[in-house]
Amino acid sequence: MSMNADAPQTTYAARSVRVRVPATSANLGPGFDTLGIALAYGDDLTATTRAESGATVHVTGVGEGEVPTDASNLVVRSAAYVYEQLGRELPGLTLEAHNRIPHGRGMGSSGSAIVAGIMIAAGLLESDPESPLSLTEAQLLGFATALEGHPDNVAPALFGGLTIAWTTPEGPKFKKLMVHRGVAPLVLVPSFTMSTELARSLQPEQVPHEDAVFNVSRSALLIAALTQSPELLFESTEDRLHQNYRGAAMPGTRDLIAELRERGYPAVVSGAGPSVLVMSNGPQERLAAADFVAEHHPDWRVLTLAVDTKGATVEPIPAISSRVSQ
Ligand SMILES: Nc1ncnc2c1ncn2[C@@H]1O[C@H](COP(=O)(O)OP(=O)(O)O)[C@@H](O)[C@H]1O
Ligand SMILES: N[C@@H](CCOP(=O)(O)O)C(=O)O
Repeated sequence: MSMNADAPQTTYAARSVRVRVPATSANLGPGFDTLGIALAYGDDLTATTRAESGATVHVTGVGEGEVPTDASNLVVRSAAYVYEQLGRELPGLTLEAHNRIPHGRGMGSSGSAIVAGIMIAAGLLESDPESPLSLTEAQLLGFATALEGHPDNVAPALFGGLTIAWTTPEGPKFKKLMVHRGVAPLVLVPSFTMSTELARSLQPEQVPHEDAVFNVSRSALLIAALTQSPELLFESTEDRLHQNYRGAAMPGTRDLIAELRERGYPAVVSGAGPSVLVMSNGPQERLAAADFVAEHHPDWRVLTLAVDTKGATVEPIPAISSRVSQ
């Protein structure tokens, strides 16, 4: 770019933040729209302010050549939403996104992208030289849930661990719990996708009362299984609220879950699918499930993952100041 020697020059002090956001698995069987865990597998982003308005996104990894690279990108839109809600204007941004979370697979990619944008906004607001502002946990969860539409992915993406999330007239709330170290997650990822919006359209408006009671008992039991008694994982991961209604749209997922459960592995649909989550009772059970899938379903990617306990993080990093024409 050539500089006009006659134009008055000023120094633009750029600010940069680095954000890490984990993938998530929501529902966990019976806990539809309520339970979720964060997984130690995620996206890394760096956002740098610039004098020019708008946004440019450089994506490497998942979504490269697919997701928008301008201000319509979900991460940028989410950051802009926070600023707008606070009556401020998002500065111009250059974003580097290194993505690992698969899209449209039930590992919470859209929730994590939203959380990434919100954390970028939170980091930039905190370091605002004129009017610094710290966002509360309630604000972070409120903004993220408003954008995602349900709180069960964004709560663990923000705060890590196992989260119970619920909505109230005052906004969404959450409780974070630490997962028992005997719980060993395995995520099985197919090559086909399922949009969460489509999966949600398959849910009935009403469910039989006995199915509601069934899920209340299993989800209460699941909290005990995940925090104290992993031997209860198989029984506590049964569900009648969502998986059956969506099964016909993902027959590969439905069939793999049936095969795994017949063999005693606590398999469920991860989020809205089509990935499968196995919350194994210990590493040996997880290894056996992984070997079974590798041998009989080699087209499914096998991810042996730990639970992420931290959730999304944001940290300021040094940025290079540039000279701009006025
Ligand atoms: N890192 C990202 N950057 C931009 N857009 C994203 C990102 N992650 C997800 N998305 C958008 O969200 C869509 C997937 O959302 P969704 O159907 O809810 O599936 P998932 O189960 O992966 O959350 C992608 O097709 C893409 O449009
Ligand atoms: N409770 C939601 C969870 C969607 O999770 P995702 O990872 O598929 O986005 C639902 O089941 O619709």
